[in-house]
Amino acid sequence: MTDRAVVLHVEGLRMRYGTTDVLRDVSFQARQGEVLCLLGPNGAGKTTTIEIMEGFRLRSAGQVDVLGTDPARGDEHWRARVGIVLQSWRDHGKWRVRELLEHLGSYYRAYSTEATTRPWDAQRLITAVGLTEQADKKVRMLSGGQRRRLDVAIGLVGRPELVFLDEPTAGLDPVARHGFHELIEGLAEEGETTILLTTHDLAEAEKLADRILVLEGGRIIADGTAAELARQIAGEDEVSWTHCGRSFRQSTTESTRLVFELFKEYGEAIGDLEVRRASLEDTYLSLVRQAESEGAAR
Ligand SMILES: Nc1ncnc2c1ncn2[C@@H]1O[C@H](COP(=O)(O)OP(=O)(O)OP(=O)(O)O)[C@@H](O)[C@H]1O
Repeated sequence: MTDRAVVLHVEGLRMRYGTTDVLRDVSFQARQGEVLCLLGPNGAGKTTTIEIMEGFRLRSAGQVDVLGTDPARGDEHWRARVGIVLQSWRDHGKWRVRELLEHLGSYYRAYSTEATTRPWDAQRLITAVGLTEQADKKVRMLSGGQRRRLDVAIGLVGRPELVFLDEPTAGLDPVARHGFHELIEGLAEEGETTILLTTHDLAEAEKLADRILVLEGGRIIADGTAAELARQIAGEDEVSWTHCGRSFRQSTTESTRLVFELFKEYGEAIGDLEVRRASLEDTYLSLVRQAESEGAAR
């Protein structure tokens, strides 16, 4: 992944509303094809960060580069390469699902390139987001979760190189959530689309993200894979196994090596092997609490 182009570069980003600093010093990068999850408590500044990258809000200071362009100066060609799924629903109640996607998609035709034919085929997208049965229904007849699926389809219809999704699965039932995860995993597998999403669902972040960013107190307090974050906090994994009817348990920072050594020495005589890492929830709670107590002490 490190040989891929950097498509998102944020350095020293600051945002002040009136006299309140919401983002104090936010810096991170994303490479082409990466799935990044932005986590953080309510009010941490996730939506603000995303909206600045989308070009919807003007930052107070710092450097932001999205697909080689400063979003504050992004033109229509740049916008056609960026997909956006907002938190709030913009109403198109009288339109039918397929009609709306075809209509919105038609705007992107002019932005096709040799490498990328735009837009996505509306039917393919409808199937991918699981709205086949609702394709000819008016948008106002959809349930909240079905509208959310439509939001996602609208964000993807222009076949963007980079997609921003703000809490895409909020309000989705488990089946729809699973469908959305499959959609994101499918896009990620193709390796062309970079995805940045915010969520409060830690299991979702763990499942989807190549990298997790945690925002707290206006700063990125953690940046890495779920396993890297867990090591940063917990340090050690717990490995347990049985051998000759006896149970063993050992804490280690090198669980892969320990398991390898066990099998080398005892082979198939090892049973009930389990490696337990700190869950992302354990890690997240410790990171946020630690940052909050440091913030209170400043
Ligand atoms: N237009 C605005 N004017 C003043 N303050 C604002 C404005 N928009 C957001 N804020 C404040 O900025 C802070 C960050 O808000 P933001 O919506 O970015 O947080 P968030 O991390 O997305 O939160 P949530 O998880 O609740 O969606 C909050 O304290 C919010 O009240």
